[in-house]
Amino acid sequence: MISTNTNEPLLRADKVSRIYGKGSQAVHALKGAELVVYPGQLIALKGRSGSGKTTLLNILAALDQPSEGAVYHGTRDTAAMSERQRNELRRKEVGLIFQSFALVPYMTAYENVEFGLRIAGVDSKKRKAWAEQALQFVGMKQRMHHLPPEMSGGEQQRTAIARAIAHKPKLVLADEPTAELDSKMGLQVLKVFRDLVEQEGISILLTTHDPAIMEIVDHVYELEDGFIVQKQA
Ligand SMILES: Nc1ncnc2c1ncn2[C@@H]1O[C@H](COP(=O)(O)OP(=O)(O)OP(=O)(O)O)[C@@H](O)[C@H]1O
Repeated sequence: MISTNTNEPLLRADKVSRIYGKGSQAVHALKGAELVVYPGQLIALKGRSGSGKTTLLNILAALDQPSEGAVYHGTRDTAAMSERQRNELRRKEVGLIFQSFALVPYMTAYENVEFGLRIAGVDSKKRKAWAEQALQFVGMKQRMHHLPPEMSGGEQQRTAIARAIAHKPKLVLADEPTAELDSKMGLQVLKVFRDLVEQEGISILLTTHDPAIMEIVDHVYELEDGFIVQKQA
C-alpha cells in the first residue's frame, strides 16, 4: 500500500554515539544524541565548541558512522547501506555546505555549480538550466561568470548554496554556514535558507554559534557534551 502520510521523518538520529580513539585516549564525542528532521523544516543545531556538532553532522551526512545507534534517511538505515549507496545518497539526495565554501577557485560560479551537477549524475541536457535556476535563486545569476577570488564571502557562500541545491535534494546539511561572514552577509545567506524552505520545501539542518539564526529557524536542538539537552520550537 502506498503511504499517504507526508509527515514521515526525512532524517532521524536514534541514540547516536561516537567514540574517537581507544582505551584511555578515547573521546566520547556523542553520547546518545537524538534528533528528527521533517520535510520543509529549517533546524539549527547549536552548542559550544567541542560539543559534537560537526561529528553529528558528518554522521547525518553518512560521511562517518556512529559507534552506537543509527541514522535513518527516510526508512533507510545508513549502516545497512553499502559504501557505494552512501556515496549515491550524499551526491544525489543531500546537499552539503561547509563553513569554508569549498568552491573550486579556478572555476566560475556557474562552472562550480555545473560541476556539482555532473558529480550528482544529472543529465547533460538538464545541467545548464538547473545550474542557472539555482544561481538565480541565490541571487548570483548576474555574477555567475566570476571566479570565487573575485567574489565577496557572502557571494561565495551563496554560490556554495547554489551548488548544494542545484540537483534538487530534499535535505541540506550545513556546517557553520555563516561563520566566515559578517552579520549583513550572514543575514543574506539566512534569507536564502528561509526562502528555500518556504518556496522549495527543502529541509535544512545547520550547525551554528550565531544567535541571529535562532530567530528564523523552526526548531533548535542544543548539544551539550555529546547529548541533545534541549529542543525548543
Ligand atoms: N578525529 C577526531 N579524533 C579525536 N577526537 C575528535 C576528532 N574529531 C573531533 N574530536 C573531538 O570530539 C569532540 C567533538 O568535536 P566536534 O568537532 O564534533 O565539536 P563541534 O561542536 O563541532 O566543535 P566546533 O564548534 O569547535 O567546531 C571534541 O572533544 C573534539 O576534540
